[in-house]
Amino acid sequence: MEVLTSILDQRAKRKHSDKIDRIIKQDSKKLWKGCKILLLGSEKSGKSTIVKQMKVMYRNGFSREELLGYRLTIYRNVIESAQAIVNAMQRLGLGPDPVLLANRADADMILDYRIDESPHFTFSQEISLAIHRLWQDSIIPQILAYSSEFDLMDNASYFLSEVLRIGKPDYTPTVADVLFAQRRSVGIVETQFTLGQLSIHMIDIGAVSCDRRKWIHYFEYVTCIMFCAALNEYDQVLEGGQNRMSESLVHYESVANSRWFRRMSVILCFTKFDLFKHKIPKVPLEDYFPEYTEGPHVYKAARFILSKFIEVSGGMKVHPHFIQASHVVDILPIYGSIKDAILRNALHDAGIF
Ligand SMILES: Nc1nc2c(ncn2[C@@H]2O[C@H](COP(=O)(O)OP(=O)(O)OP(=O)(O)O)[C@@H](O)[C@H]2O)c(=O)[nH]1
Ligand SMILES: [Mg+2]
Repeated sequence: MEVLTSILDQRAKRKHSDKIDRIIKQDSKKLWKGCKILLLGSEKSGKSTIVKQMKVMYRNGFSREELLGYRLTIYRNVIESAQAIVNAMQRLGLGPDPVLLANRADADMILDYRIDESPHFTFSQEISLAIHRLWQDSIIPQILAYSSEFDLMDNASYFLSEVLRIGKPDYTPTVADVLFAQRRSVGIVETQFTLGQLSIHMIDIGAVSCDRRKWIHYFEYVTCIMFCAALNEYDQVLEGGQNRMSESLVHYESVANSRWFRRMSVILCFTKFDLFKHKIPKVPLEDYFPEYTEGPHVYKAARFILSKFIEVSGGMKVHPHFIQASHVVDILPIYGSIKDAILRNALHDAGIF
């Protein structure tokens, strides 16, 4: 009798334990299922580029129609970059090469060129050749040395070097062209994708960020913030004359100390690391942040900038990443940060943290 009771007892215990295991499994599935990430950061800091990368890596990339949808943006990027260079040449009184009269005619053609907004618009052969010749002018390296003093888009060199390919009548943008393209986001863009076991819902607040009422409800049930800051903007100024990086720090501080994000995790993406690496040896960081005293060392300079952000992070748990957002890279470290953020939230909800 005793033996039978013990067997029944053991069965009941196993049943109970199996039930607990099932509940834990279901709960952990729920825990890993949904993750909402809010993308914040200043203008042109790379938010949309990160979304594009996720699309390339986890959502079957871009269809031919979607690639063609970037053609007008890329034409605009090319012509605006060429016009910015010609304007800078004239303002700085530097060229184009006076011996090459053809370059003067090219400069005039570039300044007068207008893009027709029709979806069938393509560059004329004359304009792509004119831009190509301008880009070969011996004065260009001197002009680029002043690029922080005029409004030249970050990836102008990429597009100007590729102008003959872009100028072909049957041009279809490549994925690299799309990642380098600059188009200001308007409105809120939501992207969903699956990363490992996680279903991720990424929300790019874009250029509406000044009107909080429109996006404040997105804070509900947010798992973590992804804040983008462009590393190479330490020597750039906004229209009002403020240093772009100092403004980015002010923006970050207001996010980090907002009651909405208290105790939340932030994935701090320092973008444009590729451009920063080239800039640091040429443009001293100490000219803009005199507290920095360690010279032209890329990693020391990057760590200094990180420390400025950490100083104003309030109670947030910060996961920093230095990346080139425009290059399809292995984003596993960011994936690790997202998982950590989910775990922290779960521990916090359980009252453990
Ligand atoms: N070289 C380089 N270019 C980058 C990087 N990250 C972003 N860019 C470029 O910077 C420009 C602006 O990037 P976006 O992703 O559009 O910036 P955003 O934050 O969405 O800008 P808004 O929509 O205006 O708020 C684009 O031309 C990108 O290709 C990077 O890490 N390296
Ligand atoms: Mg954007």
